[in-house]
Amino acid sequence: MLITDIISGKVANAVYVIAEIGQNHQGCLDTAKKMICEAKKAGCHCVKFQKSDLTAKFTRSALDREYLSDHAWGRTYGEHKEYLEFSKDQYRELQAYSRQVNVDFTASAMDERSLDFLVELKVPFIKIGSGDANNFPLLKKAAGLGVPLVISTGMQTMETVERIMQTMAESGKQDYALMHCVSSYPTAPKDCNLQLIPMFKRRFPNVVIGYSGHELGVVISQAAVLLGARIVERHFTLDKSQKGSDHRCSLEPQELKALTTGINHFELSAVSVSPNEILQKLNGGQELEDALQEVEHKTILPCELPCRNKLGKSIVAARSLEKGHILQLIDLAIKVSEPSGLTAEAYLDLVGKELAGNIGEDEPIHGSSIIT
Ligand SMILES: CC(=O)N[C@H](C=O)[C@@H](O)[C@H](O)[C@H](O)COP(=O)(O)O
Ligand SMILES: C=C(OP(=O)(O)O)C(=O)O
Repeated sequence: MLITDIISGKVANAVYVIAEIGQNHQGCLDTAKKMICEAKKAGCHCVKFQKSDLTAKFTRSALDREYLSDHAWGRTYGEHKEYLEFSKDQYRELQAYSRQVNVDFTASAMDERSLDFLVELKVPFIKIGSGDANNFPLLKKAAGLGVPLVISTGMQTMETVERIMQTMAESGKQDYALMHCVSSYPTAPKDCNLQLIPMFKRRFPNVVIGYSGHELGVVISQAAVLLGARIVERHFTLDKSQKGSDHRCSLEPQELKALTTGINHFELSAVSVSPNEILQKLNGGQELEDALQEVEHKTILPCELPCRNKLGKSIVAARSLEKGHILQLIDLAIKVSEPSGLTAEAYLDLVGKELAGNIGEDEPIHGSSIIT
């Protein structure tokens, strides 16, 4: 199945399943290859990684901060991420391996340099993860590259989602999909807010809607399909008990197989199935009922704040700037910053504002950094 057929609506009632290997390969190429093989056997259409250029994604101080976690692979966050990051050559090797296995290969582009690299690799689509859903310069650049996009929406408000749609429209971008996502690991059923899928479908009828889930188990993701998701992404692991932030909310091979087999048995139509029918069809209990509860609007959920604080992007100085300087786009960069600064979506609002004090390269810009 081709992602372009799903995104264009040519194939309307089928589901494209992405195994998000992410960083669950533990920094080991052989493990990554084994995971690619297992994901294919489990019936997935695509294996996905996360590509970062560390100094483009994070500020120096974010990389230098101590990473005190049972899931840390290094003393600092930078060392931890370095350990888990595959090189460009390793990416090429994994791509070639996926081709042999006959499964699509791609990654999320976590910064502009990674975006360029993925274009060079000619991946079938590029994923924009939730951490960049409010990174409008990245979205705008991605929209102009001629590659299909799959854009996640965790840790964002409905206003930001509307702005994503506007950015795509202004770029004349049509070949993209929007993923409902809650960035909490694992996501409790009551926070899954699956009703946002039909809400997205009503609000954005010309765009294919998908689901990137971080809950435990497979039933909630199957319900997402019955509600209208036509792309499903789940983290994948060979063993949930391993060290690493994402293993716990990942699916092991037999669960991934159960997910794809269940989905393949659905008779799908364009109309969302009602919550009662879904509960019956999936033999759902309280957890599924919680995931299907009504949702009034999309907001940033309290359970998403730890992820937003850790991986949400801020506006930082692209170079050293002096007090009195009038900010231009070229002065600004969007990175994960420690401490954080103004959130990424305020980027354009800063242009033309005067700096209240000196600010060093990679330092966050706060409300108090500018004269209003
Ligand atoms: C928002 C986002 O990027 N989330 C990703 C996708 O879901 C995650 O895989 C993170 O990369 C991961 O949880 C980070 O874990 P640590 O901080 O231990 O490397
Ligand atoms: C962060 C990512 O995804 P999501 O926001 O969908 O969990 C990603 O794909 O890198």
